[in-house]
This record gives sequence, C-alpha cells and structure tokens, in this order.
Amino acid sequence: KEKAEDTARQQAEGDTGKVLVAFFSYGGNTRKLAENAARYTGGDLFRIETEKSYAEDYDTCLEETAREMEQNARPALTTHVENMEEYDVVLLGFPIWWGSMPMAVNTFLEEYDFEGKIIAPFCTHGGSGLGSSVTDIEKLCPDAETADGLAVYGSRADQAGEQVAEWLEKLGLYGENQDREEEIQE
Ligand SMILES: Cc1cc2nc3c(=O)[nH]c(=O)nc-3n(C[C@H](O)[C@H](O)[C@H](O)COP(=O)(O)O)c2cc1C
Repeated sequence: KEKAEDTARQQAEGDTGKVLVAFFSYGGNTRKLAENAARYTGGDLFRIETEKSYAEDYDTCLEETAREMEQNARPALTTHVENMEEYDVVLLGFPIWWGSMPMAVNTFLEEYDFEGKIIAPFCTHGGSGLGSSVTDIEKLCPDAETADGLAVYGSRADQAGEQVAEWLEKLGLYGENQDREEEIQE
C-alpha cells in the first residue's frame, strides 16, 4: 500500500520539486495541519519523534520542556529521513513551545544538510504566532532559504484546511492534482 501511495505522490509532483512535510506534534494539532499539507502538495509525510516521551500532564510537560529550553537540549530522535537529498522543499511543522519550536526540531535541523533547500515553517500555537521560530531556523540553517511561515491557533487546527491550502498556493506548492474540493467546499 505504501508503495502505491509513493507512486501517486511522485505523479502529483509539480515543477517545484519534491516536497517533504516534516512535523513534530505533542497533542495532535500540528499533525492535522501536516496531514493537510501533505495531501495538498503530494509531499511525503514525516513525523519527528523523540526517544523520550513528554508527560501527558500539561503542567509536567511545561516543566520538562522548560528545562530543555534552559539547557539548550537536543533530545534524541527515533525517526530519520533516509533520503533528505531528494527533497527540494521541506514544510516544517511544530507547536510553539516557550515562544519557539520544540528542542526536538533543533535536533532535526542539525541532523541534515539543508543547503539550497527551501524550508517553509508552519506552526500551531496558543497566541504567540510563530514567535522566534523563524529566526531560530535561520540561525540553524543559514544555507537554506526560509519561506513565509504559517501560524494557526491550536484550537483552529481542525478547521484550518483552507488556510493551509491558501498558504501553499502563495508558495506555489499547491498541487494541481489534489482534490481540494472534497476538503474545502465553499
Ligand atoms: C510545553 C508547551 C509550551 C507551550 N508554549 C507556548 C507558547 O510559548 N506560546 C503559545 O502560543 N503556545 C504555547 N503552547 C501551546 C501550543 O503551542 C499549542 O497548544 C499547539 O497547538 C500544540 O500543538 P500540538 O497539539 O501539535 O502539540 C505550549 C504548549 C506546550 C505543551
């Protein structure tokens, strides 16, 4: 089944090159955006996962992640992109944690060579918007081109299909062969 999906994705690729949709999500909000983005671009979906699991309890998770921020930690990842050199565009999704991206996204960005690639960030958040994430990405990946980012309120993640589609259209990444009508009817 996966092979067939891969082929369909390859056929859906436009002139913009091959797209990877890499995302980190703790509560599932960002995952919804990522799934839409993969569907609309025909890109490959990749979930950034950490060795450690963050506490389900929100306050405990806040404490854990605050400590990571203080220590400028690089949590180890259990998932890896085998063929990063094949991608021209990386749509990078994450929740805003403490005003920027989770430290696991830093680990991800340091693992690969993004030279010549376009990184288009998207996030879900509780009010911060993209925070300092874009600047942080640019610092970690000075050889990549950073495209305009998308910020969606976490509470709106379920209804963000159209926002995601419009963002991708602006970036010229919206796939012609995707059946947007099914998802977003006026
Ligand atoms: C540890 C932690 C820190 C957070 N820090 C912020 C923040 O600084 N600013 C903000 O707007 N939202 C913050 N949030 C809210 C999340 O960004 C928001 O709920 C997001 O949609 C979660 O995405 P997810 O379900 O994909 O994990 C934080 C959430 C958590 C769990």
